[in-house]
Amino acid sequence: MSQIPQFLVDNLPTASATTSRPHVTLTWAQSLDSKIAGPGGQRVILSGPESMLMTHWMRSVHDAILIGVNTLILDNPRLQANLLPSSLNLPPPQPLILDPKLRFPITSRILNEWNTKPDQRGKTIRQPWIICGNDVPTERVREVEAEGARVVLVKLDARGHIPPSSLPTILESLGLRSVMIEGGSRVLSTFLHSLKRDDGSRLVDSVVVTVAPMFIGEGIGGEDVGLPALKTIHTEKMGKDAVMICEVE
Ligand SMILES: NC(=O)c1ccc[n+]([C@@H]2O[C@H](COP(=O)([O-])OP(=O)(O)OC[C@H]3O[C@@H](n4cnc5c(N)ncnc54)[C@H](O)[C@@H]3O)[C@@H](O)[C@H]2O)c1
Ligand SMILES: Nc1nc(=O)c(N)c(NC[C@H](O)[C@H](O)[C@H](O)COP(=O)(O)O)[nH]1
Repeated sequence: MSQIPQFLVDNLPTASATTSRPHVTLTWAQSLDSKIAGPGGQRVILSGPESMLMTHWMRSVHDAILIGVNTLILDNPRLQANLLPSSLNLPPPQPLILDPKLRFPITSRILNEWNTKPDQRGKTIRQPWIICGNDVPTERVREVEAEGARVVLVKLDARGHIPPSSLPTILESLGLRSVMIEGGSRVLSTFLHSLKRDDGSRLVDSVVVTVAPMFIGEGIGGEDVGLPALKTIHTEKMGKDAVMICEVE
């Protein structure tokens, strides 16, 4: 797959997004028993090679890729698009971490690679940007910034979360036109339960789910209630997996 899969171009309208109206995509990979990770949050490889490559194409068409701090701690991901042909010189997405209390581990791979591979900056690595509560002590903010990350302070909601409804405004202030929210379970859940942006318009534009033909059993996911109805826009078979693109109704 040396080109972006056509079904993404046709059904994921990120190219027309603007900073004043950023496109929000929620995406995850799940098992047939609706799990996204194993016991204790252990990472499970659900996607086959074809759908994993598709995920990296999706990363490349969004300005930013966002995860919750637990996923950062548990998976220590790279959040790059390094499965794509390097000859295409596609810019990597901007990593954003939702981290209300600024627990960000300074040993994390995204920061370590930013600090140790300056020749890769702008080609495959971007500075990690951490979105945290405006009540985090200044010393802690300075400590994390001194290690090389950018810290963005925002007002938290009553649950101590970054309010999902305010994410588009945060993206606009950062000059980002689109975001791919890749998990984990709690972040996906709060975004699916929050239907509107602060301006009253729809919050989530696209939901892209990879369904892998396997069972995880004990694990993370599959217990949420009160989720909104989805409308299927497109389903694509990718290797062993099915990839569904939906809209929130
Ligand atoms: N299969 C997949 O596609 C996939 C993708 C990503 C993560 N995962 C898995 O998900 C698991 C982690 O999920 P999780 O639920 O423990 O953590 P998470 O990654 O969803 O992070 C949750 C934390 O984010 C913070 N947060 C800030 N704003 C928030 C908001 N609006 N809503 C919710 N949380 C907010 C809170 O501090 C919260 O504790 C890991 O096991 C990881 O492997 C799977
Ligand atoms: N599409 C997808 N298929 C999977 O089978 C799986 N386990 C994830 N999980 C997503 C989660 O965000 C991981 O943390 C990153 O996928 C880590 O991968 P990278 O180091 O960034 O390539 N995502």
